[in-house]
Amino acid sequence: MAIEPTWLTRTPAWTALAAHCHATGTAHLRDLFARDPGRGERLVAEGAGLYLDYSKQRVTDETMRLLVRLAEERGVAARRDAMLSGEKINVTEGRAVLHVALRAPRSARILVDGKDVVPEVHAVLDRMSDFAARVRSGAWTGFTGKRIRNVVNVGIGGSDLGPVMAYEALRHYAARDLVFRFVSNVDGTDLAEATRDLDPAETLFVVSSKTFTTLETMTNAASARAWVLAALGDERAVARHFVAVSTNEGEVRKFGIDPANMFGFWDWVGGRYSMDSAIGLSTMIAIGPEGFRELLGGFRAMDEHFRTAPLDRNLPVLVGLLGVWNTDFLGAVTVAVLPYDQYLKRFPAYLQQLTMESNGKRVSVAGAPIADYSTGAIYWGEPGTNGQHSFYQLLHQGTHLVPCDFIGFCRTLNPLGRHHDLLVANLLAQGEALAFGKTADEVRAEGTPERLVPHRTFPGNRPSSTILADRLEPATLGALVALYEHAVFTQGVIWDVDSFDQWGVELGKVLATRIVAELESAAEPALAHDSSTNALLRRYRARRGQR
Ligand SMILES: O=P(O)(O)OC[C@H]1O[C@](O)(CO)[C@@H](O)[C@@H]1O
Repeated sequence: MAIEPTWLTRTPAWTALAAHCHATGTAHLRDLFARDPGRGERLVAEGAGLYLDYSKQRVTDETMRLLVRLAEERGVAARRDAMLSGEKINVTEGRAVLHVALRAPRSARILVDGKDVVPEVHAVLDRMSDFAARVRSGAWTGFTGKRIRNVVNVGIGGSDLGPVMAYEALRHYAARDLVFRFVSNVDGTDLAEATRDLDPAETLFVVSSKTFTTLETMTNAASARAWVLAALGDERAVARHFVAVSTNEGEVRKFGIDPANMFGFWDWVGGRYSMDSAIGLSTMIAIGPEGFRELLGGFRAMDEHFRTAPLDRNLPVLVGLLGVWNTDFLGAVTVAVLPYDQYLKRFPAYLQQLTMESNGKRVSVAGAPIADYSTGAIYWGEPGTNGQHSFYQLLHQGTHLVPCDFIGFCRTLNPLGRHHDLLVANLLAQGEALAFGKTADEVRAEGTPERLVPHRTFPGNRPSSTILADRLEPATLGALVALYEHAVFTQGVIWDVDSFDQWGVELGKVLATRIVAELESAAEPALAHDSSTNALLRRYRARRGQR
């Protein structure tokens, strides 16, 4: 039976937006600002310590009114409330979506299948706090009695990107007498380089995997265990040097980790939404239980804002809607995330999983093909100012439209002469240059030879948002992550996709399992792949040398 497609593009708000885009789409930001001097102070919103300036997006008040109408028509508020109340909105996996419960206060009550999950969340947080405090104080020692000096998180995807991003982002607050490493790639180089200079007797591995079956993580964890045992020579060392973060107690036991050293979470936490669950154990060891609770407080503040602010002043809703506008009406394919803060260097990588694994979908919630609109954009980015000396050329003068999210802070954590003013000057200059450009006449007026005028002209009208916060603190990071989590949710509702499954990663995993057997078989395997895969596989077998 054919499944009814989503007629999103025929809804009144979408149709009105399409007509509005057709009528005003060519308006230049230069003119929009010239005609409307209050624009830069009006097209802004504030919440949970973040200030969002979207006045340099290619929108007018009418665009925003229609986008908000789209959100209303699509039932964003009702879907949000369904998520917050524990409804099973991840329909393809039959699961609730309750990362908000991970930061709910002790007094909250959130039911899943009639059971309040908040007490369990706080029980795990309390156990994590106790463990983190013991590692930090030296009370938790390695098998030989030596103090733990190194913490290695072993995980991949949501079990790595959140922890490594948060560690880098909050490094300023991290214990200076502990070394943190993150191993994710099944490439043995990752583990080898991460452990090369470490003493196994002083090293704690946090094996983080929701399923505890992920090939990369299990392979790395097994090799890490072999590395520890080779040095310490006693199986009992595993209990002092390995802890697990998982939803799968059976697999944790099988691996040999004492469930007493396991920190659980639940199937209603998606991997890419899990950095504030027990998956954040390495973060908590780094910044301490207090710091972790501040981080949760930031998440919670943005959750509250998302739950209560009117749609037209609701930061996640606005960020989500602007993404829909840029993708579906202005035809942008990507979004550049440009943090002007070195501590946020892994933030673009973190956002890639959050956004693209969530909304990189081509069928609707009901399973109908999405034929006449685009869903999740491609996210990428680098910290400013490094990106300026690399790919900004294309942002300013290339043929593609790349909306940018600039992220900056009013106060630096490392005051050093003029550095911070120079950094922020660059952030502001880039947004200004992208929006307003430089006309051919302006270039000529500088005495530029005519043949160089086209090369030195900047078209402008390139949209960006700027997110400004006071200082990068644990709570700021929580608010920032929750902002994007809920923006992704908003877009998923508009596009009618299940933002919480990830079936697209399965096929490659299955094929790899088959190919591993073919690579490892002693006898020449009978190959039944396509001619390209067969030839590559044979070449690899012939040339890999002795193992
Ligand atoms: O935590 P796990 O179960 O090891 O999974 C790791 C990652 O693998 C995925 O399932 C698919 O890449 C991600 O969604 C998840 O974050």
